[in-house]
Amino acid sequence: MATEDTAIMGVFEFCKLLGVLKHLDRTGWVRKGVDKPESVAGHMYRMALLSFLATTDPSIDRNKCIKLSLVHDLGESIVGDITPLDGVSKEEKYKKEKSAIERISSLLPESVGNEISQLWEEYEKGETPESVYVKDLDKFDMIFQAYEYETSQNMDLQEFFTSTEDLFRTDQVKSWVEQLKHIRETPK
Ligand SMILES: Nc1nc2c(ncn2[C@H]2C[C@H](O)[C@@H](COP(=O)(O)O)O2)c(=O)[nH]1
Ligand SMILES: [Mn+2]
Repeated sequence: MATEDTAIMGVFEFCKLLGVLKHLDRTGWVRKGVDKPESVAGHMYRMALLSFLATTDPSIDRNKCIKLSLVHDLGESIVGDITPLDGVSKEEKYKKEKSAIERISSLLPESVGNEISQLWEEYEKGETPESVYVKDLDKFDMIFQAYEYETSQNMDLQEFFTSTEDLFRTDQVKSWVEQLKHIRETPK
């Protein structure tokens, strides 16, 4: 197969994996019996737009946050959406997802593949202001989605608030969390 055809087939394989994420229900909601649970892609979509349009901290590189949001769960297209309740150690989850990210990176031109791997590692390490912020968005998107399901499907999803209690690190997202909890606890 000509080099150009191989490159195009790599893009097509990448497209297929992105298609998996568009229809991969987030396990946490499936476990709780949520009707029509959001997809992993939908989760990353809201995080990316919050990074782009709702981030007010001038010291945060929004473009980097958009990229981190869109890359952080890419590996789930191959390994699935593993929850903290599935009995998979953090080390094992990291190894599985790292292998998946390496596979995904290999489908695309080297410079792009390297960027995906570097972004994923930056998110996992959580040592840069952008990765700390996007990890906050990861948890905030989840509790906001939990609140949306509680109100639209009359459910109790307290465990998602409990499991993220005190894990938020940025002032901006902490203020969002406090406001969300206030709304949630105010009688309708
Ligand atoms: N049932 C629960 N599921 C949870 C909890 N915390 C996270 N999760 C789920 C949400 C996702 O499906 C998955 C991990 O999401 P990432 O975006 O971190 O890959 O785990 C919980 O407290 N209960
Ligand atoms: Mn996530």
